[in-house]
Amino acid sequence: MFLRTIQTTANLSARTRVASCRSVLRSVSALPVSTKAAARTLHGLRIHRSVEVLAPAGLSRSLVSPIRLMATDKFARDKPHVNIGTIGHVDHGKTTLTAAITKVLADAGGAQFRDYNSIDKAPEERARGITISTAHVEYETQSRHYAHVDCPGHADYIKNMITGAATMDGAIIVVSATDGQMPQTREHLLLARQVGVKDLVVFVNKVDAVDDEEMLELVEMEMRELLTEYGFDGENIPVIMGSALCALEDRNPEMGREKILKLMEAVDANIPTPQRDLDKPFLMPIEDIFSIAGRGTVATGRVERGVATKGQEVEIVGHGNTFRTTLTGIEMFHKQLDRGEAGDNMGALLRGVKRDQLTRGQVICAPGSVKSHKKFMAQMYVLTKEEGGRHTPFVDNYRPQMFIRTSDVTVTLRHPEGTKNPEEKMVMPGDNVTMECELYTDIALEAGLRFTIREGGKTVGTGVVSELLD
Ligand SMILES: Nc1nc2c(ncn2[C@@H]2O[C@H](COP(=O)(O)OP(=O)(O)OP(=O)(O)O)[C@@H](O)[C@H]2O)c(=O)[nH]1
Ligand SMILES: [Mg+2]
Repeated sequence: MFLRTIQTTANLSARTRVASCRSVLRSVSALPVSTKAAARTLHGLRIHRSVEVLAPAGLSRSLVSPIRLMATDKFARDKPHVNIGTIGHVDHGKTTLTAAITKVLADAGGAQFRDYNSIDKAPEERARGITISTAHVEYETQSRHYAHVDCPGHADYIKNMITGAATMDGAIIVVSATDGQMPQTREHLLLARQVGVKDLVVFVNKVDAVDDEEMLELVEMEMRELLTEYGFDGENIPVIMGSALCALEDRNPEMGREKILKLMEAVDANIPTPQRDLDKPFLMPIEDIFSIAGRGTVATGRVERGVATKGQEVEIVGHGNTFRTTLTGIEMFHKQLDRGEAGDNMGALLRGVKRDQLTRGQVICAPGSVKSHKKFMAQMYVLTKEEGGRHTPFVDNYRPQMFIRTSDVTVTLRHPEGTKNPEEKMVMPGDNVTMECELYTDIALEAGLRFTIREGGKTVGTGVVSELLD
C-alpha cells in the first residue's frame, strides 16, 4: 500500500505530495500528522526505519529514497533531535567508530548499519560554493534521534566546522590509546571551542592494541588536562575507553559493543538537547522595507528564531540606529496574524516608525536580547582558487564586504594582537585563520554567528564569530 501511495505522488505538486505523505504517515502511525512533519519526511530530514519504501522503476530517486516510514509500535517521531559528529586526529578511528555506532544501535533497532566504506566515501556536497565532503549518518538511542557527521580528512573537518556545513550541537572526540593526543586532536578541540561546540564526550579508541593499563590512565589524564586548557570541563567530561574495531568486527564485547553502548549513554546524558528555535527570544533580520499609505512602515524578513505576537514591544538593532517600538501588526501572505514564529516569512508593521529609520541588515528582536557590535574575533576559512576564491594571498587591513544575516558591510581584517610582524603576515587561499574584524558600521552580533566575505562579487571566505570585542 505504501508503495502505491507514494508512487502516485510522483507527478503531483509539492503540496499534494505533502498531503499524500501525510495520509500515509497517518495510516501507519494512526496518529495525527502535521503538514510540516510530512514535508520533513518527504524531504528526508527526518528518516525513520522500519517500513521501507523502495523506488519503483521510473520514479525519481530523490523523491522516494528518503521515505522510510515509521512503524505503528513506535512513537519515535517526537524524539528530540541532536546533531553530533566525530572529531580527532587522522587515523585515530573516527570513521570506524561511526560505523560501529550504527552497527551496535542497529542491533538495538535504532539505526541502519552503515559500513566503513559507505561512510568514508561520502558524497561531495556544495555549501556556499565550497566543496565539502562529509558523511551524514543517522541513528537513534532510546531517548534521542541523532544526525552524525564524519569527514574523510582533516581539511574537511576544518572547513566543515567553520562553514557550518553540518553544525554540531556536541561532538565525540576520538583519541587513539596507542598514540595519545596528537596535533589534530588539539586543533579540532580548539576549533570546536571557536565555533561554539561546547559539549564533548571522549572516546579513547584502540584499547585492544594496548596492554599497559598505565598507558590508558595516562591518555585519559592528558586528555582531561587538554580539555581544561581549551576551556572545556576537563574534570567532568566522560571518557569512555574501548575499541571501535572490536565492536565493528563483533569480537571482545567487553571492549567493543558494551563500550559503544556506554559511549552512547554518555552522549545522551552529556550533550544537552539544543534549545528549540521557538523557545529562543524573537529575532528577525530585516530584508526589505515598505511604506504603506495610511498604515505605516512594514519591514519584511524571515523569522530566525522565537515567536512574535501582535502588540509586543520590539527592538530594532544595528546600523547606527537602535531603538524600541511596538509591533502593531503581523502579516503573512496578505493575511493579518496575531503571531509569527521561527521559519515564517512575515511583514512587521511598526508603530510610529519612518521608512528612513530602517535599513536592510538591522534586526527586529525581543528587547535587550541582542546587542550591536563593530569589533569581533572570527575563525575564518579562506577559499582556494579552485573553490572560486582568491588567487593571491591578502595581508593586514584587507577590506572586503562581509555578509552576516541580511547585512552587507565593509570590514577590515587584521591579525590578532600579538601576531609577529602582522604587516608581513600573509593569509593564503586555503588557510584557516583567526582574524580581528572591524565593521564599518555596527550590527547585531553574537558568538557563533556565521558570515561570508566577498570581494568583487565572489565569495572569498567564510567564517564564524568567535568572540565579541566591543
Ligand atoms: N586495533 C584497532 N584498530 C583500529 C580501531 N579502530 C580503528 N582502527 C584502525 O585504525 C585505522 C584508522 O581508522 P579510521 O576509522 O579510518 O580512522 P579515521 O580517524 O576515520 O581516519 P581519517 O578519516 O583518515 O582521519 C584503520 O586501519 C582502522 O582499522 C580499534 O579499535 N582497534
Ligand atoms: Mg575517517
